[in-house]
Amino acid sequence: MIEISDLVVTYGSATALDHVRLSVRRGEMVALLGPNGAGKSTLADTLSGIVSPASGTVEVAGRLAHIPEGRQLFPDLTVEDNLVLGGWRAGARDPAPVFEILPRLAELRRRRAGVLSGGEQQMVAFGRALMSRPEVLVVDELSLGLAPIATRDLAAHLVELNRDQGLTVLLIEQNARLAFGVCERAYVLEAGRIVAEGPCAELAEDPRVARAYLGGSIEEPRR
Ligand SMILES: Nc1ncnc2c1ncn2[C@@H]1O[C@H](COP(=O)(O)OP(=O)(O)OP(=O)(O)O)[C@@H](O)[C@H]1O
Repeated sequence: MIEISDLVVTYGSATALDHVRLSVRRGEMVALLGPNGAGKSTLADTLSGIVSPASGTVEVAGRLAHIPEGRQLFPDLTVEDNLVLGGWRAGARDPAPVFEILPRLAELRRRRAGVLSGGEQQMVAFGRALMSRPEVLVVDELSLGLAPIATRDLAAHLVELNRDQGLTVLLIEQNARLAFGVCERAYVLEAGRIVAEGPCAELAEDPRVARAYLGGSIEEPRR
């Protein structure tokens, strides 16, 4: 569904992605982990065509939707109008199917997106992405700024869509526990390069991955 080969992306003289190779098969849920500045959002932006590669290839086999980092809603528009805009390119105007999946959005439909809580805004961003009836969904930091319960709730919706509708998912996360809990495979991106990849169960056992992303033996700061 996603096939990235030898991808190089630069911003001026800085290399954000350095010969990255990543693939996601139809129906898979795959995680992309990495620290701040690793290039994760750049990879998501390249998949959705916002950023152009300097070299390499990016192939997406079906309709792709992208939940961008920080949601990027239209704060002065209602929830419903944000959703309708999400369906615009696909010619989908009726948010009813999205309300069926995310009933809370029906209750919030008349509210301005800008006044919602972080969790509610992330749900709107999720619903807006679903409006385009995607076959593959790229989620950039589902858990960003959300309480654990809101994160779990949205992750459960993702799992359900994957299981019941075969939605292919690339989940970009800092929260490795969440990512490993819901994905089968993961890639680890550091400083623009893939430094580890494999089944989540195996990666979780890798001492370096555990230390960096699961809080393994990292020393807690003391006061
Ligand atoms: N538009 C831009 N112009 C210049 N440099 C950029 C631009 N966007 C990103 N970068 C740089 O590219 C590198 C990768 O950034 P990116 O946002 O892709 O990382 P990330 O892994 O998503 O980080 P985070 O987890 O902090 O969001 C960083 O060094 C960043 O400063």
